Amino acid sequence: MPLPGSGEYGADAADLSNTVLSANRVEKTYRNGTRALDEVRLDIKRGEFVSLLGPSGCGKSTLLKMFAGLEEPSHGHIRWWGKNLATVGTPDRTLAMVFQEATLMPWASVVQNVRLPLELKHMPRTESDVRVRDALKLVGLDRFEDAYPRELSGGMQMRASIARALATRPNLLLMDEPFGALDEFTRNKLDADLRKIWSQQDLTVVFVTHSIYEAVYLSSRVVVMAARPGRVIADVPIEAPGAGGMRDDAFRISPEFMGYCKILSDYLTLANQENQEGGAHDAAHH
Ligand SMILES: Nc1ncnc2c1ncn2[C@@H]1O[C@H](COP(=O)(O)OP(=O)(O)OP(=O)(O)O)[C@@H](O)[C@H]1O
Repeated sequence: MPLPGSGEYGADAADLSNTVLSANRVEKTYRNGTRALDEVRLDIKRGEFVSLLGPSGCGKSTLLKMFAGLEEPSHGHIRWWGKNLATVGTPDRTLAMVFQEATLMPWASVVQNVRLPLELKHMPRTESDVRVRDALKLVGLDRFEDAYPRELSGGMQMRASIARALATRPNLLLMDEPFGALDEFTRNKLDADLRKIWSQQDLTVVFVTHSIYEAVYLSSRVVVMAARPGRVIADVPIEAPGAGGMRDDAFRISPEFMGYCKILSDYLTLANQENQEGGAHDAAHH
């Protein structure tokens, strides 16, 4: 019997108006010949929280960079709100990216760091002040406006990095393993806060992670990828708890949570097996 989520996924022509991101048969081969992605089809709808989960090297970051417009597909195409990225730069359709490193300017205070993208857009100071204050409040850093990055813990630096992204009021937030370097307790706390922020805003999130637990806790859907070449092998909606249900600490130890972890763990085992077989296959060719 197929695992849940192993059926059809990809373009759903009837629902394009609601599609924030769509990857249609996207391939990526880097200049050194590495085939990072093969025929990826993926649609992401408005308001979804989608995690990309998969073994190292399966192309999660490559796909996210293409979603951010930082890399071009070698074949196929990506659409943002049904269009090319160059034509969607309207104020109500914006995207922001958060990386694994907080990438804060060390010589600037928290408030100056968070204000930077707005200054680059030449936003009037009265408006940027409101946005910066709102963003810092959302991430719980409103009492640390004047602190410098070196005075903040790793978790707080990441909060500042998220605030910098949120200050642009993005519709689409792309996050590349933002909490991977944090201890588990801090990571769980940031996951909970991120989920709350997402649930309160009109925000679509694509989140790269290695962690099954993090993916299940955060997501409305988890896309599992395999390597050599990178591709989507499963697309699993996380429907528990039911509509409006809270994902609190109790959810983390619930039978539903464990059930989803088991499904994703089985897919990852499959992805890793294919990875090893692919490796053996590659080796046989050398
Ligand atoms: N700029 C590049 N030039 C050549 N090869 C690259 C480049 N960036 C990534 N790759 C290769 O493409 C493949 C996919 O890499 P990518 O970083 O997207 O995977 P990932 O799933 O995000 O991995 P990880 O979980 O380890 O971050 C890997 O084999 C990687 O070595």
